[in-house]
Amino acid sequence: MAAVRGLVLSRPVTFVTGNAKKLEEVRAILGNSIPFQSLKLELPELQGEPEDISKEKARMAALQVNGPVLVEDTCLCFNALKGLPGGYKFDLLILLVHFPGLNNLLMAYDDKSAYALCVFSFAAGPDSEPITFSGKTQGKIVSPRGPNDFGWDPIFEPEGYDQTYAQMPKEEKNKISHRYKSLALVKSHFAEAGYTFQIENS
Ligand SMILES: O=c1[nH]c(=O)c2ncn([C@@H]3O[C@H](COP(=O)(O)OP(=O)(O)OP(=O)(O)O)[C@@H](O)[C@H]3O)c2[nH]1
Ligand SMILES: [Mg+2]
Repeated sequence: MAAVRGLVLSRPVTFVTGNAKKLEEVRAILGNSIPFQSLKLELPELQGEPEDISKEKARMAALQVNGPVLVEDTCLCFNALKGLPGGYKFDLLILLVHFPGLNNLLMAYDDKSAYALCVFSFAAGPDSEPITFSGKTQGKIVSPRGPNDFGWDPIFEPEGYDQTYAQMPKEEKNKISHRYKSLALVKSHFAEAGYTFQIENS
């Protein structure tokens, strides 16, 4: 969808998420590049293709906020399982992190490769079609290493690194992550579209 150059957004952008760890990373990655406020909303946990989930989240969020929103949907996709669990967020991921023995499930496959996928969606308002931005980081599934405070970070080792996401310093993860790559596209889009914001003092 072509962006309207210089479009004035009726309200500041709201990043809608119920996940505090995501918010922390988004703040660190965006810095002051896109002014936004955050809102914790528990949106329904949809299943399906990541882009469709992300767009639908944006539609629901824009309706509730009644203004411009950013949302994201993130998943881990195993190549040996043809991209599953992906947007089909089985509890399998949680089990893998908390019960390391279950990693043997993947032992049946030689291919331990996987990718982390983050799909941001921006909707300018409740009547606008959301635009999606996908960022992907390749890696492999390993036995859990590192702190256990963010989802599947302990079992994902990005390509070219010998640490899992969980073991890496945050600044390092935020330079190579699926989230970083997706947000780089969001930033380019905002820069090209020339959106201007009405910034609230809070
Ligand atoms: O190890 C991780 N590293 C990450 O970088 C990452 N980003 C998200 N997740 C986890 O993936 C699941 C689905 O995520 P999700 O996109 O539906 O998010 P969510 O429901 O937690 O929040 P939101 O939908 O309100 O934004 C949730 O269990 C998230 O904790 C991550 N795990
Ligand atoms: Mg969710």
